[in-house]
Amino acid sequence: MEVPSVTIRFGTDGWRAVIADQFTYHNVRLVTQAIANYLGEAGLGRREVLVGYDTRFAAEHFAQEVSRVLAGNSLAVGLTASDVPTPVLAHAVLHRRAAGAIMLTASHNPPQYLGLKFIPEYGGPAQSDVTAAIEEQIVRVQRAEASGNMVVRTLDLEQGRRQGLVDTVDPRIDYVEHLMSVVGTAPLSRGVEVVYDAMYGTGRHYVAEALENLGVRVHRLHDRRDPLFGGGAPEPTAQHLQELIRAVRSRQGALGLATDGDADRFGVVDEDGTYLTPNEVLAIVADYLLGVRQMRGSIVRTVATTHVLDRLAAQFGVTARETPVGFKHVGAWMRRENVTLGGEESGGMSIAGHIPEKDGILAVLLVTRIWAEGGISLRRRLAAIHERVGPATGRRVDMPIASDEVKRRILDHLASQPPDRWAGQRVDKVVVMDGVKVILESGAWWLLRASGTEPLMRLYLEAPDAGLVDGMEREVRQLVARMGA
Ligand SMILES: O=P(O)(O)OC[C@H]1O[C@H](O)[C@H](O)[C@@H](O)[C@@H]1O
Repeated sequence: MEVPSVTIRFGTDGWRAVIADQFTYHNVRLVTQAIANYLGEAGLGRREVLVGYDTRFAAEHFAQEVSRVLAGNSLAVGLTASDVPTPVLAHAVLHRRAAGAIMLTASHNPPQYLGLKFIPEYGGPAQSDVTAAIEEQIVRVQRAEASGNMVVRTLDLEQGRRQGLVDTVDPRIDYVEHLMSVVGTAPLSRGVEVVYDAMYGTGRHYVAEALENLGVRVHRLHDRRDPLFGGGAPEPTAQHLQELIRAVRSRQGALGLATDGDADRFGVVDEDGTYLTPNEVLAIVADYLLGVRQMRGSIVRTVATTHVLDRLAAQFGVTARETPVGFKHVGAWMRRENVTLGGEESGGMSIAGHIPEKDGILAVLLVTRIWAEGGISLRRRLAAIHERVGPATGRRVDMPIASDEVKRRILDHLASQPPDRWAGQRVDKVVVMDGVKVILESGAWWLLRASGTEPLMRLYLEAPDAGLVDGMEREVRQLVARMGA
């Protein structure tokens, strides 16, 4: 039997590939057939399956193709009326008690990419057991196809509609109603202004209108569909938000907000034009939820995320938890217990009462409320937090290392011979959860891990002062160079 020539991995956050290379109609049909088989075997074949898509090139056509295959397998399909953020589709899965959803998105990747992810019935990122089962089905479908069997069943969309199998759904109203109940519906004081950068993505139908309903004056940037994302990538990092930063500086007194291509990540620029890292934003939101709203659920963060969250948790007497990188691990805790805030360094956040999936729309609305009600800049808020729980300066360095062998060698070395001292300090603890994390006696730490989405190793560092961050980074770079990278 022939071995499938294309490896389709559902690993970190769905399957992502370059359009017309591996992301083809053919492969999307195969993957959808595999998901239909999975749903059948999981006993979920009688419930509706939702299909949504972001603003990427041809995403709506791929979504139609997905719908044709689902209908061909006699599954009831709810195809969204227009492009939709990932968190909105995740909410719709819960709200409509669907069997799950298929989302066509490559999130913040460059324009040549598209992707497909499956959102299970619990309305959050698929856990490894689900993605493993789908990957197994993909291999089966590929093998059957290689042996000449017709494995993919499709139905014409119009025929599907006539048969009542395919419906158009608009999840917007239910989501917005729910979102406002979490963020708070009380109008903000007059004169609050923000600049919102939709990054040509799906957030453009949601954020500005929700803010306007709270009485905020919104200046919009890039709020139309552009599958080329203006020549960049829809990733809300400082590098990609330069126009937003300039717009905030020129306006004096407005806050800058952004969401990524499928609006599950956030970006925030303070009123003076300073970009705040997601770690800083998470600290501000955690402090507000614990301090002002007096929420008492745990704080969950990934191993790469700021420890300021742990210190805030300790101050307010709630549990802090650490997970591997990936919001699926945070989401798993949100389904298990009352979590005040779940967050990750790459720009993911959700809170108690909301979906177990990261939501950039929620994040930027909450930050606007915190900023407007507090009446001080976000940086001053952060400085006050640091005064209470101790200062922290963080940095992430992406090191292009393609070879899996080299990555493994470096991490194996660190795990098997952990250092006793680093940057002149005693090593207090080594955590081997996702990569290797070294925590020093002062509480400063660094983590080196292999990215699950790019051919990189990521180094994350945090210390009370920038000098120590520099010192730790220098020694890690020396080690990496010694290990042949
Ligand atoms: O493994 P990395 O490349 O660091 O990527 C990690 C990120 O991947 C995806 O975007 C997931 O949705 C995030 O939850 C995760 O933080």
